[in-house]
Amino acid sequence: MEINLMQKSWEFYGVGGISLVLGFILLYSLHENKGRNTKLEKTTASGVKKIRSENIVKCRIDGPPDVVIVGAGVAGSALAYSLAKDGRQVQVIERDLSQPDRIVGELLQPGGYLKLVELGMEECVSGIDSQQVYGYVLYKEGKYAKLTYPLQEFSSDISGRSFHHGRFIQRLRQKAASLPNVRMEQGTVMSLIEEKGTVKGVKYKNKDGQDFKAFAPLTIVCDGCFSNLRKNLCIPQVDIVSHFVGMVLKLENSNLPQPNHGHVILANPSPILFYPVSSTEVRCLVDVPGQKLPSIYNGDMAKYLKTKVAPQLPTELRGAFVEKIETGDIRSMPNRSMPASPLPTPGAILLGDAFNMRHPLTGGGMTVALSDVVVLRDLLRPIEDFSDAAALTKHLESFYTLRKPVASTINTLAGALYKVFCPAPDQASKEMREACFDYLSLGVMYSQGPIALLSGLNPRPMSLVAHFFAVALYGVGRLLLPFPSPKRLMLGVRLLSSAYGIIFPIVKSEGVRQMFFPITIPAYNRGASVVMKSAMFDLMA
Ligand SMILES: Cc1cc2nc3c(=O)[nH]c(=O)nc-3n(C[C@H](O)[C@H](O)[C@H](O)COP(=O)(O)OP(=O)(O)OC[C@H]3O[C@@H](n4cnc5c(N)ncnc54)[C@H](O)[C@@H]3O)c2cc1C
Repeated sequence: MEINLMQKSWEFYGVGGISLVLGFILLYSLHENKGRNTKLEKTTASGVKKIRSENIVKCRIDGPPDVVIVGAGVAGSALAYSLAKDGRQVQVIERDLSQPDRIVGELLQPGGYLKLVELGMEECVSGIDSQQVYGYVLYKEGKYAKLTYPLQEFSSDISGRSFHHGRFIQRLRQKAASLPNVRMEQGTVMSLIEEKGTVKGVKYKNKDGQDFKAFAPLTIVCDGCFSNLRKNLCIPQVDIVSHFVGMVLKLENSNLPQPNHGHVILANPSPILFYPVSSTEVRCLVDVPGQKLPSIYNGDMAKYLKTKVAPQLPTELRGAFVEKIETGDIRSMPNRSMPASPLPTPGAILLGDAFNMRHPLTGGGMTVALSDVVVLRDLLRPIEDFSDAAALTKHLESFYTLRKPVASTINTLAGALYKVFCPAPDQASKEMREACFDYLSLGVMYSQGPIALLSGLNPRPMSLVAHFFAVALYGVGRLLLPFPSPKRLMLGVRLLSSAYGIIFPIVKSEGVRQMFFPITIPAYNRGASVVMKSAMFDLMA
């Protein structure tokens, strides 16, 4: 009994002590984060100013396009609007202009919403019964931890937003098509037109199956996760990590255990997500690891969901979940990841999921896509015409490093968190998951730091790595206190090595130099000054 009490007090003070030391390290991060937030707020203000200023658009509404965009999803529509707003003549070719009905892209992180504001497109989340999201709640074996986005310094409209994907896409498309210099048409792009290694445009079939060609000095390919065109423009290394099995529950946002929050259940073998997609509906996504799914058609999936998944859900959600399984309205999507590995090609560039993908557990894909649109718009802004393809390719080299803070932070976090939440059967991996949940449950900077990274509000890879190893050290501390035994010491070493094994391959695929030492890359420095000038332009507009 006495030993038990001693152990408890050691656990409390010892682990608390370690946390305190880590806290000091992280305080630095938090301090910088604060500065970043303020900066973003200014960006927001400038974004709003920009759309109100009518006179910055000097557009040409006839003649050949400056840009052909393939795909009018998140990236393609946002890019079409922003380039046209800067006066370019834009032709968009989209395979299907009717409202998409998909289980993807339904929660936009606050960082993504800020990018939407920066592009002057924030009204696209209005009029679609979208719901404001203020953070996440993590559940594990009956306990829960609330992680609130650090939005204190922003105005009240800045938050995450969740919605029906199709409704949001239609709003983005309408916004782009509202500009007279955007020509949006339905057609399926079959291939790129290349002459002597330079892309000149695309071949496409219109909706009646007739063949057409579209030419422009710049072709931007945004044809999404199943891209057929990316093979010419990058080295695709697509990995299907798991599948999401999705259904929409008839459950009011206000009836969620924590209204206006995403819910992540740390179930076995992998996590389950819930978040509102309208005032009366909640999206549920069940992660099923591996390449193969139980069959939806022969009833194996329903059996799996009822017997393996439902018992692990909070009681408030279980009834609606089981009811939905009975209806058979269940869909699935592969969860792909693909590091950005461009093959810079004169006359063309890739964007969005066609270019780079990460596990959707953290809902970061749209934030990365919109952030990339902002970087590309800023880089293209000072270029009068795009006809010198070689010079343009050289100019756009910096895009691949300038996008890194946001993209690599979100990508790395998504990959690492998925591995931590979906542990291997060994004890060290299980300890890491426990440590992660308990670390996030500590609150204040221990939860605010990671949630700021996830939300896209603090895109700093160094802070991500600091938090990741802080979690691992916290896990080791718990193992060693109050009395380290050789067995526990060994487990601690395995935990550290497993943490390293999780994060290092992801960081390597993102590019260590681009992530942590961008300043050593000459193209980055050239591009950074262009982006800076663009921001000044926004501020003065
Ligand atoms: C299961 C799942 C859930 C997700 N949930 C979230 C989330 O909650 N939050 C988040 O931020 N991200 C999420 N994502 C990721 C997000 O959906 C993507 O990052 C985002 O949609 C990428 O936008 P995009 O414009 O590149 O592609 P898309 O939005 O997919 O757009 C591609 C467009 O190209 C068109 N197209 C394709 N081929 C052709 C062709 N040959 N010719 C003409 N047009 C063509 C398509 O019709 C489509 O309109 C999720 C992903 C998955 C798989």
